[in-house]
Amino acid sequence: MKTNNPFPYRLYLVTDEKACLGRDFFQVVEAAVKGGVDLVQIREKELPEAAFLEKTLRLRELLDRYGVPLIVNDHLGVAQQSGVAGIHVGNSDVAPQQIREAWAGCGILGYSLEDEAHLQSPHAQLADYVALSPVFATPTKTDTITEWGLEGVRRIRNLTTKPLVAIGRVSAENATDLVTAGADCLAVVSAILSAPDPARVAEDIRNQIEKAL
Ligand SMILES: Cc1ncc(COP(=O)(O)OP(=O)(O)O)c(N)n1
Ligand SMILES: Cc1nc(C(=O)O)sc1CCOP(=O)(O)O
Ligand SMILES: [Mg+2]
Repeated sequence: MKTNNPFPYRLYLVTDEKACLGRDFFQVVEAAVKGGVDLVQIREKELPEAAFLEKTLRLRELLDRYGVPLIVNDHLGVAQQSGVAGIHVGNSDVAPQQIREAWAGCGILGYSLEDEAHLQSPHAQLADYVALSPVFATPTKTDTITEWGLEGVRRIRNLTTKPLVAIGRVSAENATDLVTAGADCLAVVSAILSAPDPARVAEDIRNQIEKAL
């Protein structure tokens, strides 16, 4: 994609093989991309590092065919070894400052914003996008603090021009409201990966995003 916008992505798929409900992981992700996902994060919390690296390399190869960038969750070493586009970290992970020092090739650095006060922190300032974590509480990730809600999205939108990613129970039911509130990009796990037709749901959410912008 040729654009001057450093973060032009709108629909961000975050993986969790469990959420594919026994279907082939790569086929489900590919269907989602065909439906309109334009950024993918590999997040497989239970995989040991070697298996995570292997899966990352295979997924990158698939996504390269579609020109869709891949982001690695947490693992800086895997990100560096696999030639992916970037990394997403939260407050318990390698700090953004350390990532910038260690990995000159990091194209996209994402950071989870759990508290409004952190918006002015070096962590958030060094990030290419901040994720509102979580926008709505979700059973997919329960070790979260408070939910931002639509009001939180509006508040943070008024405080920063940084790209805002909404994550946590994002679905076709709330996509329009989230974008109208100020989210630039919606990150989704289960609404797409667990859908009977992942391509159709991705397309539906993507269409809503484009209409609401
Ligand atoms: C896009 C996006 N937003 C938030 C998160 C959560 O990251 P983190 O807080 O580090 O938690 P884990 O994903 O590591 O459990 C994310 N991964 N992606
Ligand atoms: C990976 C992740 N991070 C979150 C955060 O709040 O930081 S919520 C989440 C999982 C989102 O899954 P679903 O789309 O199934 O609700
Ligand atoms: Mg993390």
